[in-house]
Amino acid sequence: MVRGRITRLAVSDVRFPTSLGGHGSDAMHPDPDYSAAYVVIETDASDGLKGYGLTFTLGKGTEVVVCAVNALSSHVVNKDLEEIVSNFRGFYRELTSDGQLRWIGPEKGAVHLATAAVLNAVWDLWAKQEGKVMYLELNEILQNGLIGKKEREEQMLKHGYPAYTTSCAWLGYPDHDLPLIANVSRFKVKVGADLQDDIRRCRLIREMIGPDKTLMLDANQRWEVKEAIEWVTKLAEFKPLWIEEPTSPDDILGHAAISKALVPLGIGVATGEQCHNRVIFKQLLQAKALSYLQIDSCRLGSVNENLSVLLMAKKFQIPVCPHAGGVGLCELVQHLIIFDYISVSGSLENRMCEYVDHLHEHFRYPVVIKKASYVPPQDAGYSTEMKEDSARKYQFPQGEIWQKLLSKS
Ligand SMILES: C[C@H](O)[C@@H](O)[C@@H](O)[C@H](O)C(=O)O
Ligand SMILES: [Mg+2]
Repeated sequence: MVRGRITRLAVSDVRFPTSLGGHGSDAMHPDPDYSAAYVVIETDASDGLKGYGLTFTLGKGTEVVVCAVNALSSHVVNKDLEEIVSNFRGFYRELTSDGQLRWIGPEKGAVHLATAAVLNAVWDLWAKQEGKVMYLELNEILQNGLIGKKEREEQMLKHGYPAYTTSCAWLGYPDHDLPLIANVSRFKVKVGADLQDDIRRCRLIREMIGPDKTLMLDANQRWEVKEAIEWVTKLAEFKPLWIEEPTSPDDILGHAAISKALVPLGIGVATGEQCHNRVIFKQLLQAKALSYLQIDSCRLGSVNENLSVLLMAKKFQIPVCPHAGGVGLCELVQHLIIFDYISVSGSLENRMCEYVDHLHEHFRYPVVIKKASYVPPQDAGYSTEMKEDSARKYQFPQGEIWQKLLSKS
């Protein structure tokens, strides 16, 4: 039973100093501090349950998203949860169509990241009140009676959802530090800053993993369209499955041109982590601009908008391979992709979910990876909750970790 009126929405700026270890670095973001605008909502219900939500940021600018969350909070505080979930579509539109706030979006940029953080908290609270794990809650919502659903659910519980890792080759890692994770057979390598360096690193990694394992490349938007085609052609000998974010995430026709040019080389285009809303995804799909679609649990407007993208991907028969990593992205997106398998796509062909081995220790219900697969989560909610101690210590700038770091600089 859904219950309670939302009485409080608190948001904090939590930053982890990952740039100190080069974690998360790529051709365009050499020194990210993985961070989150972290939202906690409370109700007046006697159960004491809270909803936790976040969106992922890279350090500076988290304060902007925090402001945007505060600007949205008047749409949330004092609402009955029942009122929200009984017309979730209306509530989503209320948040994204505020007649003044939409000017600084609409449905993109800081204000949309803020929408994701707020809605992620609402979904977490709702699932907790129902005592359900998010992906099972979603299955129930989409009562479509697909044949084989039960078997797929059992298969997930037994074998998990296949993962790939990016932690093996952040751009800022020295060669001798490239950690290969046992059992993993799919790896992603950052490229795009220097061609000779890319050739050397790709060769090294291909030699380490052997000819049969899957290798993906990620340029984080570094190139122009022509440059992307030329550069990737020179890396084709390493047999990458895809090139991710070859150019600006807004350049739909550019992605289409790159996709077309790379077909003879057997390399697909993947994108989505900075695709700011479902409309761009729709156009990418219509323009045949991508072969792998990468949803992001914290950039799109939470579960609501991700659902529409999963359904579009199904219609266009494009495999969804979510972006994860960052802070909490693995924790959240596992629900969406396991749900996708059980109730939407029904297939694991050409599908895998990114896994990045950082910061899970700060979450109360961290992801569990076994034999290179995501083990379906078991706890009620959306796995969004950070450990209180972590959220406090890493709060920027007053938390003790930042006080220490800032006093040294
Ligand atoms: C700055 C970040 O670490 C990105 O490099 C990262 O999200 C990346 O694009 C990825 O695909 O995991
Ligand atoms: Mg990427």
